Amino acid sequence: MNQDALKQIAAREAVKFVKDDMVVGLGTGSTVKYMIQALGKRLREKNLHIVGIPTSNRTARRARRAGIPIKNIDDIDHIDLTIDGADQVDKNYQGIKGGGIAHLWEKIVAINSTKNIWIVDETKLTNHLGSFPLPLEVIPYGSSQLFVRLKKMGYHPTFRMSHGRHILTHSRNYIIDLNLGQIDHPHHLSKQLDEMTGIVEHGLFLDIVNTVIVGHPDGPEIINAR
Ligand SMILES: O=C[C@H](O)[C@H](O)[C@H](O)COP(=O)(O)O
Repeated sequence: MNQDALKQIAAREAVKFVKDDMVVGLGTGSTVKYMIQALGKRLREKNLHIVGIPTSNRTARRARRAGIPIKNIDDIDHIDLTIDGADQVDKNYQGIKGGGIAHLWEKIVAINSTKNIWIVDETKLTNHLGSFPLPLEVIPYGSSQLFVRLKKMGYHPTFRMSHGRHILTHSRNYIIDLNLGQIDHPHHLSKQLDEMTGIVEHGLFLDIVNTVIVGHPDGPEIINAR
């Protein structure tokens, strides 16, 4: 079974957690794309009324197309549940996100949500984080100096580029990916990156997810992480 089919298995299971009147954070990415389609269908079939809080312009467009009413995060007073994808999830249910450059908005929505669900295909599960590059959203001003510092620290940084130009995030910042191989101490690294001037947000999502839904060929697995 291909990865897309596994993503759909996880995505379809996740929307069952959405109930009437909820405010629902909508993550970003290819797995979330399937979730949004399934959620639109569920709202129509069950006549549910919810409000979606998108974590990217891409997601906002997809939600509108699927018939999901959306609001801006600053126009609501709480988020009941957020459903998002992840790039890697380790055995302690810590994750890397931001492969699709959305991790800043995603983290803002996640930390303001009562409950967070991640939907992943089984290939995203790993013993240790780090084989997937860790994205940093950085302020353009001084980013080359920051890059040199990260290089000296042995973090093997690369700017995320497209056609010779910096990729810009929703907040018009740059992305630096750290090619770390294996992250032995995610909390230590998270704290270190939090303290570095010029880094707006990194893609380590620690102690955030409550439920991980994994797409396997024989069906979804629901894991209570915390
Ligand atoms: O920036 C993107 C997000 O963090 C995504 O949730 C993550 O990259 C997973 O995306 P996908 O479902 O496309 O693998």
